[in-house]
Amino acid sequence: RQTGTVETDAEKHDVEYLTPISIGTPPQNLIVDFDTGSSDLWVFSTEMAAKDIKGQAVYDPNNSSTSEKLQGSTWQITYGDGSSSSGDVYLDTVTIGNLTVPNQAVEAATKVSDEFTDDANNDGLLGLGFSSINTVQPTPQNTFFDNIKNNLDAPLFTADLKHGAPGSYNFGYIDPAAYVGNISWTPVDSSQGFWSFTSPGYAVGTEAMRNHSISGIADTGTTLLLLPKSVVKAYYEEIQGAQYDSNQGGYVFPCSPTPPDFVFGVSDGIVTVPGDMVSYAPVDSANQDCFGGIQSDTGIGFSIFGDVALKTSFVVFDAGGLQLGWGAKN
Ligand SMILES: CSC[C@H](NC(=O)[C@H](Cc1ccccc1)NC(=O)N1CCOCC1)C(=O)N[C@@H](CC1CCCCC1)[C@@H](O)C(=O)OC(C)C
Repeated sequence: RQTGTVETDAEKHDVEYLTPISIGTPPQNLIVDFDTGSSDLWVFSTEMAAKDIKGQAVYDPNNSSTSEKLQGSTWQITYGDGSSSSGDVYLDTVTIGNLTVPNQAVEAATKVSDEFTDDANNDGLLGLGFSSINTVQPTPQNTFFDNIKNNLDAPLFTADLKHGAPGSYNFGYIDPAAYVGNISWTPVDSSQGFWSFTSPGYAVGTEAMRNHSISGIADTGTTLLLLPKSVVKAYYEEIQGAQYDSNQGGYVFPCSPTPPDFVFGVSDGIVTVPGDMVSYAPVDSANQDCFGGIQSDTGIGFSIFGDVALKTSFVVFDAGGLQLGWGAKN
């Protein structure tokens, strides 16, 4: 049995968190976005048109003595923000930290949408959702975590994302030094392939908790905290000058004073998103108005507890117990 850990770095404004992995023999080093909201491991590759690659590192299966083409297999994925990619599939050795899966399905991109081409620092995605939503056809493939979880001390991984600082993903163990107090556990419904749970209620600032349950997913690949329209409206009503700005595509408010905290329940516990985390980023160089880290989940079908929520906590993704654990950071 084994455990592993790898550092993840916050990009500007914590817009995404990028983590190094290596693929093939000899190892090819790429930096990818670990995404609990999807279940494909795909990377920029030498099979792409040169015009679609702008600074990213690429996987070259022909340069790996351990790559083996999964004949006839293809993949195609479209994400919540409309970005997309597609390609073919190889089996190859993938290493994260000190953990290695010898025959991991590595989805080599042949095409990516402009959003990926324009994100120079991101070489691909490593899905940490449930393998039931892997897009490989004709036979869906397992995620890295699914392939290794039975060799881990415990079938779980943890996300310790930070604000503007390196954090870590751990595999197979819960680091007692990473949190204080007790972890609040809540059951996961994996039927849609996501780490989905229901929060029993929320509060704005210091007011009393409202019994308004919120069902959503813990998604490391989504930047913001996307909640029901009614909750978002109740929150921004408490901020002088807050308004929905159609140009920015969301709620915008004066960067100071610091807005109220947003608190949501997790079974018997609570998670507090500090007001200064809700001021996601200035909308202009004048730094007067800030784009909100809390926005509406309209059109998605469920709420998304993205990085704005996750980086407040030490979060345990427990596939053994099918539960999520939220701990207060140390
Ligand atoms: C409504 S869900 C939107 C979500 N995307 C996001 O949250 C993107 C992530 C990103 C970061 C940097 C550069 C490019 C994109 N950020 C975003 O839309 N932002 C606009 C608002 O300001 C903050 C940044 C999303 O599509 N998440 C994907 C993973 C994501 C990773 C980065 C590349 C693009 C794909 C995934 O988690 C997903 O689709 O989840 C489903 C279940 C909604």
